[in-house]
Amino acid sequence: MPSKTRSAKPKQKENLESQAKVVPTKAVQVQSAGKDVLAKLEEQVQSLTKLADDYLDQGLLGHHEEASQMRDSAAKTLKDVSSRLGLAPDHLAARSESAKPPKLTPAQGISSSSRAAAEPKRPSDEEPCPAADVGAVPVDAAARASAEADTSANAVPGWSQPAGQGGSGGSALPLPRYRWLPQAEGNGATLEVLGPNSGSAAGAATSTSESDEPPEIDVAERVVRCSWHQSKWTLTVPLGFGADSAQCSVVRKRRTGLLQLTLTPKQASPPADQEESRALCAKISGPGCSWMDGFVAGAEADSVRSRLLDLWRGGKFEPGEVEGGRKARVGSDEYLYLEEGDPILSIFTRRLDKLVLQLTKEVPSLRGKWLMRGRAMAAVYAGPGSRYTPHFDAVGGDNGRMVTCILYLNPFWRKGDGAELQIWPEAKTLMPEGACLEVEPLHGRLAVFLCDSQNLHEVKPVTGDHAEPRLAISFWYYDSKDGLRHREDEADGDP
Ligand SMILES: O=C(O)CCC(=O)C(=O)O
Ligand SMILES: [Fe+2]
Repeated sequence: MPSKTRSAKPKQKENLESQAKVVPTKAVQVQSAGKDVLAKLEEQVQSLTKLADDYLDQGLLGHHEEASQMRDSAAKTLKDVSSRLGLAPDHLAARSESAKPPKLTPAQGISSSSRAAAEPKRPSDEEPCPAADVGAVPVDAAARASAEADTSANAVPGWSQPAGQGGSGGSALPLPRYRWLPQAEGNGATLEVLGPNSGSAAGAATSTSESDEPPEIDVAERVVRCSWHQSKWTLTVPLGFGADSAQCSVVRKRRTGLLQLTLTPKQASPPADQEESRALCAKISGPGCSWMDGFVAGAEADSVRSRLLDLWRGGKFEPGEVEGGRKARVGSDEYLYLEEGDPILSIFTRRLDKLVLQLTKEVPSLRGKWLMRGRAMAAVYAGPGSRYTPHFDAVGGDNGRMVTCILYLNPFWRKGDGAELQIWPEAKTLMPEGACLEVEPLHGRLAVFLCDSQNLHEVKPVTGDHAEPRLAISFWYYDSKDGLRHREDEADGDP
């Protein structure tokens, strides 16, 4: 069987050759073990990233911070090991960053479906606002040309609604109305405004009445204000960017009295958020309060406001305790603790958590504290006399509250309506003393102050007969370690 012998030899050789191919060298073995280690580290980074995000979603800032630090250290080890093994973890680095908060477009909350049907241009219907009418805002030809869009106010839903028809109080008089037009992100904003006496949003064909009065328009850093002096209305709406007033423009439709404001961001705006939150940290480090305008801006602020109004009109709010009542609340507002998962809150709670996280790094008395966001409380002050008398939000750590953040949602608030937040930073008891600060409850404004046995404050009585109900959402950040200890004490029957 020579042929058999002959054929066996080459086969053996072939086996040996193929074995030689699969036997790994020492270097290959090390590399493969290294890859396993890297995969495990990568997994760790990913799960710590998720954990940190989950904590942030729940407003557990201290826990978030700890998980983030562990994530960062795992990511560093991953980087070190991979560079020692000569494997670049390009794809890993990107994953170690926290997921970004959900971003809503400026158009969110308003339907843009029917805006596509643009009206033919009617130049005679447009007129630049006389300089006296528009304050510092010049009329810009380019903006005029772009004002060809359908301006019939009933064509697109999303016009602001008066709040007054809900519970008690509120205005029976016609209010100005406004809406934000959809805009590409970073491109500024376009606001349409109808004065209190101009063609109604429900019947846009109505021509402007004699009494239609163009407002004075004032573009400040993060706020646009329209004031109708005769009818005494003011509309103040927040912008999510620093506007360049020299670049902003206004076009007025003569037929309906509709104003179209084109609001342009400042060129090379610095990362305002960071700068502003640093300034806020510095301000609240001592006694007192600070605030940020446009914390929630544009159509987002309106969506939050609409949601509160719906809940309020739906009778979901509870009356606040009257003065002398047994419970801690001594106010004549109506309030509602919002559901943790209410999607309307996710528009801005992450932004808020990040701001408060920064406070725990920069405000000396909060440094190293593990803070935790409590449930959001919406409050409505409606009708003359509605108020909340001077109080502290916490006394001697009794309820764990450390920081108060209040978001105001009142586009039609006017000086004279009352309901300002008033703070006495030097007061040590419930008796107001020393200098006092006043915060106007303007739409999109966020007020922040330290609240444990400091910053005595009140909501001044609503004074305007025709004031719109005053809306706000309060958030308290608790010391989570204290919170946990209280919980354990309660479990032991020792509250
Ligand atoms: O809404 C405000 O300005 C303050 C409300 C307040 O002090 C509270 O609810 O404890
Ligand atoms: Fe308070």
